[in-house]
Amino acid sequence: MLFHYYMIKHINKYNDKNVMWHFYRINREDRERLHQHRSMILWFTGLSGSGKSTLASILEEKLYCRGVSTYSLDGDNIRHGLCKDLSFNSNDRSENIRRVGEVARLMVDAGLVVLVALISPYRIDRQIIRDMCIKDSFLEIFVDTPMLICKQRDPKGLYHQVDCKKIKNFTGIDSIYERPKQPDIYLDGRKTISELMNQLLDLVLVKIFK
Ligand SMILES: Nc1ncnc2c1ncn2[C@@H]1O[C@H](COP(=O)(O)OS(=O)(=O)O)[C@@H](OP(=O)(O)O)[C@H]1O
Ligand SMILES: Nc1ncnc2c1ncn2[C@@H]1O[C@H](COP(=O)(O)OP(=O)(O)O)[C@@H](O)[C@H]1O
Repeated sequence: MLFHYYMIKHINKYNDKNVMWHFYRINREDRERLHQHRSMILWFTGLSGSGKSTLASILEEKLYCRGVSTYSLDGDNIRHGLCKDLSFNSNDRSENIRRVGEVARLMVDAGLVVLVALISPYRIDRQIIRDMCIKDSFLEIFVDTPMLICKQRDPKGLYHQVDCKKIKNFTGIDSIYERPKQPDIYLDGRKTISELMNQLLDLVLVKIFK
């Protein structure tokens, strides 16, 4: 009860609209018990073409087959709806990450393992999401693929368009990508997909079923 009162005071201190937080009877821990695994964000970051979506999608399938309740939030897809008003300038990229981070946090509260695949180029934006999550419920997964390889893959022809000067502000070319200094999981994007999956799956399963 005291904790409840403290939380209301604490939250209201930061609320400028006189809106009070309402605590519900069922919380994240209850939902985690129901799902029989921990809920968390698996945040894939890396250049365009580094392999974020591919790895997130295969990982999600493997988790699903093991009975894990998942959802994926992919930059390309989210920019068709929730973030379709946003461009690729730095403010809009930060807003994109903020929105996706908030949605992912709600999904974690709902008891899910949320796979996020966003370039998320700025360290500060990724740190803000980490800070708003409870301990151990945010894993930053850095897909470190050299630009040259990303350019060779170029599955959507975007790097080609950059070369033709048809796209500006492209990450890693004329828009900055800040490499994670201490990612929770480091993936060397030069390895094969199956090598990376072997590395990734074991690490993630340990966290989810801890
Ligand atoms: N200028 C520019 N820079 C980078 N990427 C671009 C750009 N324009 C379009 N695209 C396509 O948008 C996808 C990246 O969207 P994100 O929401 O992940 O970007 S960000 O996190 O807001 O930086 C990215 O998807 P991925 O290739 O899957 O990373 C591209 O397909
Ligand atoms: N480790 C890898 N080795 C070889 N090809 C890969 C690897 N990871 C991804 N790819 C391929 O590279 C391309 C870009 O991958 P994608 O997952 O779309 O990257 P991102 O989501 O980071 O833009 C796809 O055609 C995918 O099949």
